Amino acid sequence: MLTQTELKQNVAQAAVQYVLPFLTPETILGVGTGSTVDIFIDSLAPHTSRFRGAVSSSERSSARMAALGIQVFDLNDVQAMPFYVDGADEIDRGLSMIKGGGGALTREKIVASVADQFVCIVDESKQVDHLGRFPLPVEVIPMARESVSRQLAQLGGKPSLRSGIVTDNGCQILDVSGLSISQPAQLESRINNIPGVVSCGLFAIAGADVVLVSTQGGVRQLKKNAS
Ligand SMILES: O=C[C@H](O)[C@H](O)[C@H](O)COP(=O)(O)O
Repeated sequence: MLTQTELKQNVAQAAVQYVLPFLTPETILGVGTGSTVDIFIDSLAPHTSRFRGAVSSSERSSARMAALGIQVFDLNDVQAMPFYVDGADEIDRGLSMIKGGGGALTREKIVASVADQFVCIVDESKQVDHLGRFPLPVEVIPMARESVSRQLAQLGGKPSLRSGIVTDNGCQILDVSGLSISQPAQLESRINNIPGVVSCGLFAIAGADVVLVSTQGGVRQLKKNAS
């Protein structure tokens, strides 16, 4: 029986093998945030001669990449990326995700929007039939914390301030439990439109293009619209 760490190691290595054939000395990769991505960064580091560098979705990943010799670029200096590789807290069959357990959701959504392909790397515990058991992270401008909370409550959610956390953008996170997420893209749009919301952790309007799922039987690859 593989442990969750071993499952993460397997999917991180599979992601490296997935991107490796496409890398050129000019390639810049998009790199996400989290414990699975940490292992992906470690697995990517021996291949630094095969690509130019990466754009990161967090100070945490930037520091890890810099320490391992991966050149980190500012997104403003990059026009295209073939891949954005990141984990997820939940992913459904339509490849919509909940992200932001590590608080990096806004930068993740920004960097992912520039990449051609979102490659989601998860272990099988993250696969769900319906999103929403994992509380939905919503990044908010601090002065709007209470007004946004009231509007989220009107949507049926129970917002809870993530204590002791200031995001890389100087904002706060509300973790919203109890939401019924039957239409993820519509809910994403609705929450994004609440004044004071920086972004919400639903990645459904633009979900993953490919998901690599680490299981006890190996790493499986699922593609958007493949079934
Ligand atoms: O903000 C964090 C990200 O959305 C992560 O991708 C997500 O929380 C999954 O992280 P982990 O790989 O540690 O489960």
